[in-house]
Amino acid sequence: MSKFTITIPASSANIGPGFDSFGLSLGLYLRLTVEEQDTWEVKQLSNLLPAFDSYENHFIYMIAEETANHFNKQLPACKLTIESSIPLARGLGSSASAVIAGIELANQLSHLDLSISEKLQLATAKEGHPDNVAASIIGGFVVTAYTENETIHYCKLDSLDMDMVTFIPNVELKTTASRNVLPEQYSRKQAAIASSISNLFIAALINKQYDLAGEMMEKDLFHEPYRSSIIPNYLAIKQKAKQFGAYGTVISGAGPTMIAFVPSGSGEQIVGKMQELFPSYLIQKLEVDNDGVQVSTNKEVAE
Ligand SMILES: Nc1ncnc2c1ncn2[C@@H]1O[C@H](COP(=O)(O)OP(=O)(O)O)[C@@H](O)[C@H]1O
Ligand SMILES: N[C@@H](CCOP(=O)(O)O)C(=O)O
Repeated sequence: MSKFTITIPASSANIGPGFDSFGLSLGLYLRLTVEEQDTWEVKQLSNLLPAFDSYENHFIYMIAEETANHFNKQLPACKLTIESSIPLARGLGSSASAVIAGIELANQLSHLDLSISEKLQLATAKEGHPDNVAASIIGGFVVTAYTENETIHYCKLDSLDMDMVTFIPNVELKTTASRNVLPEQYSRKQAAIASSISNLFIAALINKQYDLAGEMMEKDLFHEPYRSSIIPNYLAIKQKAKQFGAYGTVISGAGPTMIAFVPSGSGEQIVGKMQELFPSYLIQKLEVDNDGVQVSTNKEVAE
């Protein structure tokens, strides 16, 4: 009977103008230790994980079972020990990480031999948008293009020479609720302007013109204008972070967390100053995870 570990990073989606398209993988992790045995058993070691009554109703088990069935395979029983440092419903991709956990669990236990593209396709179908799942599967900053019923195209950017600071409030905001405030349609003029902002943001990032990237990051027209009123301290966090040197600060995913891109080496200092102003927040400099989902049979896994 084998024993292995699946580690999935958190993610921050949208990054301003890349609604449902940009994702950044961050160094908070959901980790499953899997031991094959004759019966199912699920043990959760972290208080950040949602309660469950039986293994059959556990979200990760359900995704794994569904994935194995999709390929007409049985899912062998195992003991799952689950730990997580990803807060729930904060805009850091906890649901995407759980979806990937289920898919990777089926991939390993039922020997599905899934490619990155297949995992991305399956995970997007579950999550409804590819941005978080792409970042958590692939790692780094990932740009996706998704047209329903078509293959998802993606591109991973080279490493960003910046620090990332997250501002996590002590309140939840479900992604579905935060998507409900968005308009169904945009005019051609709105779409053209919003796309041009997004295009220039990516071009500036690739050119390492981080001041320009920060400016464009904060000019999103696809989702931030509609969500700003449901995100606590939206303007205050943006303004203060800018004052302390951030390139740009945006809503992380659907919120309520916000994320700032700041000059390399200044992350800790900005955390200190912002924490004084927003004492109820968990403010952290987070590493970018460049590896995405990892399966390991030894003890060398990310902290
Ligand atoms: N590790 C997990 N195990 C089971 N369910 C999870 C896990 N992580 C997230 N979820 C489910 O996803 C929900 C949060 O998803 P969502 O509202 O999309 O927020 P986000 O993905 O931004 O954290 C949780 O309330 C829970 O139902
Ligand atoms: N593009 C999605 C991203 C949701 O991310 P999450 O981390 O809040 O689940 C959106 O903006 O709704």
